[in-house]
Amino acid sequence: MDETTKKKKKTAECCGYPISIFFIVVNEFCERFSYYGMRAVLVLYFRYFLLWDDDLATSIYHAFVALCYLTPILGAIIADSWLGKFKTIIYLSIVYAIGQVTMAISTIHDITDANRDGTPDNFTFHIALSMLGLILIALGTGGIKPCVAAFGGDQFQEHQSRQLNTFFSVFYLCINAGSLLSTLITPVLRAQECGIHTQQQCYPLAFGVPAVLMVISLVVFIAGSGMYVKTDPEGNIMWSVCKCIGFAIKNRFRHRSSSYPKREHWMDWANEKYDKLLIAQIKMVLKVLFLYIPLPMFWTLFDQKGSRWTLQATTMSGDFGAFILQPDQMQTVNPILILTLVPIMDRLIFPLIQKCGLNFSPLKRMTVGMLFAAMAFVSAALVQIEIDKTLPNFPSSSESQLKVVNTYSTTLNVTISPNEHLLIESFGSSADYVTFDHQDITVSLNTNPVITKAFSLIKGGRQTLIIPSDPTVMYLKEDVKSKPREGKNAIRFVNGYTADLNITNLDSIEPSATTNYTLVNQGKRDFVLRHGEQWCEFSRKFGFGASYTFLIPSTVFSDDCESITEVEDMKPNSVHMALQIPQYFLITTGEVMFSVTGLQFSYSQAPKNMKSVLQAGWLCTNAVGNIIVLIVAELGKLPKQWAEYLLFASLLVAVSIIFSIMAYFYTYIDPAEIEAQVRKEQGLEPEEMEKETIEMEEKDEDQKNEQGVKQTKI
Ligand SMILES: CC(C)C[C@H](NC(=O)[C@@H](N)CC(C)C)C(=O)O
Repeated sequence: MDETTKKKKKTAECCGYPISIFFIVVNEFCERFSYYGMRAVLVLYFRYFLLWDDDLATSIYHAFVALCYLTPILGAIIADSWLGKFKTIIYLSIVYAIGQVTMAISTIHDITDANRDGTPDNFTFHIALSMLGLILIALGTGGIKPCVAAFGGDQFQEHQSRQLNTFFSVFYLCINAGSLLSTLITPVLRAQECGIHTQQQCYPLAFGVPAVLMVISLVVFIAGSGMYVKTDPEGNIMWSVCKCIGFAIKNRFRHRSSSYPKREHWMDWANEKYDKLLIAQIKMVLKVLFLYIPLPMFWTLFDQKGSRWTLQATTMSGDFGAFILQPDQMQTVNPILILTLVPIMDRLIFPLIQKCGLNFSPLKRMTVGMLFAAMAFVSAALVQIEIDKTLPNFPSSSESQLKVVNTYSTTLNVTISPNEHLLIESFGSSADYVTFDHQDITVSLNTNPVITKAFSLIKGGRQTLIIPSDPTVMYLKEDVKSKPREGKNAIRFVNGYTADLNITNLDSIEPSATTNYTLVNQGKRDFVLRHGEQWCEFSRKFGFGASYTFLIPSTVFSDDCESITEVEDMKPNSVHMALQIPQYFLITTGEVMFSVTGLQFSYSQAPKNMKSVLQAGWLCTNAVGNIIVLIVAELGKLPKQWAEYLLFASLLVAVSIIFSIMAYFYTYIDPAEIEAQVRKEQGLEPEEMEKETIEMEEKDEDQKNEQGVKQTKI
């Protein structure tokens, strides 16, 4: 069908649904697979392929995500003003697929690995290529996002309003099915080894599969081509909207004297120059955009699943018996719950509420969704309070903490000035850290002769005083002062053996020295200790988030590693990750009520020619929410994490009250009906009217030049 045709064609139907939406939901599934699959391994690619530090990797990642939710505006303007949704989706999907392919190519280390050592030789090449890829992806994914949902909505005829609502739910299910599958699959692909010259983690496969899915998404969308209802853009609508609003403001200002009668709406001040239909459409859009102002707060809480909640999970135990859940895998609970909750809400809860005679309108649903998100944060705060009870007492910024480890041959009486006395047996340690509010200390050992040494402790730090076999060379070693990242365990070894030792995956340690911390995953780990021909094997089962110092005695080889002692610097996590399920359940219930409804609402309240624009406005609330998270993270946190959770919950409750008041004054509209009414008032047939709108636009500039702005006194 020609895009210039403005009438909807009768579409082929199956069970009351247009067949064309099948292609749209499959397209969305593949696209979301592609997007979330790539996102799942992106930070690891930055960190371990490009070798960026944690901060740079996280910042670029968040900047990319924010860009993905800002580009919808661009896509919507292109679609509604220039190309139409169909062509915009095709062109921007091509850009998107090129971006994904570029990204996948940038991860092939062999391209620049001339010396074949497994790492790229020209990082600039890989960084430039991946940044180009990410920009194209952000442009593509963000650009098509408002168009696909709106284009799906366009496929329905007026009598299919019930099916239209179901479509948005199915659409949301596809988003989450695609993202769930890809977040499970791409990390597995990344963990494979591949390469031409050397075998490395297989990033090309982890990024390549999302690229293939994006190509499939495009092919599926094109395959449905002949069946779509395609609505044409009506000239440069965004430009007309801006000019019309500008004129209304200017004209209102010119007629600010009280001698001019008031008008019903400030946009009515554009009546002198602009078409009534355009003004009516702008009023509809502005009304909805005004309602969106408080909404970013929901996303501010929602998007902390990926940051604060994942960090919270790193201080919890993920041992579910039959399987082990890593802290970041906990996030998959959200799409899993979406897949179950959307049908339950749609088929059971909402119809039940309706049967009870309650009017659960879209804006009421969104308010309740916000309250659920607030409750999720209260639940997160309660979990945090439980976790805090089990966390070590870390030093404040003005305090220093010290522990003593004795690898001397006998028990020692250790005096730390002025009045700390510790009795520490051989190959043992002080029971816990001693906290000091000053940094300079003097340590005396009851050896013969007495050994005394002065030390300066690190402010805000945790350290261990290692007393080796020769106590005169006792020294301080810095300890971890927060839970090890990703729920891993931090371990180190003190060599009490008389010669150098080699330990699996660690550098060789000199006698009396202590290794730096190494991070090990949960589960049973084996270490082989070696000196020349002698060796022994040492096994240890680890939980989540603990820290240990292993003391190796001089008898290590004669007793087959049995005599290695363990000092627990930090206890393993004991609060179970299952306690996060209620907060995930609450936030996901909130998401179904808020986000799925918001998607439908944005479509249903938008005039025909501004559907993508309003979808983009809706997505922008998400971008602003993400920016608020970044600002809050920069401004620093409250001293207690649970207090920060409660603060966010209270803010969202306050915002939801404001939103409910705004919603109370909002009257739902049927844009098509209003448009028809305006046309009728103007005595125009629909098509004549549209023609006139375009003509008016074309004449607009000439009129301005020829006769200036018409000054009508009302
Ligand atoms: C509506 C959106 C701003 C985001 C939407 N996300 C979801 O549906 C999440 N439940 C997915 C999950 C994997 C984070 C999207 O379109 O991606």
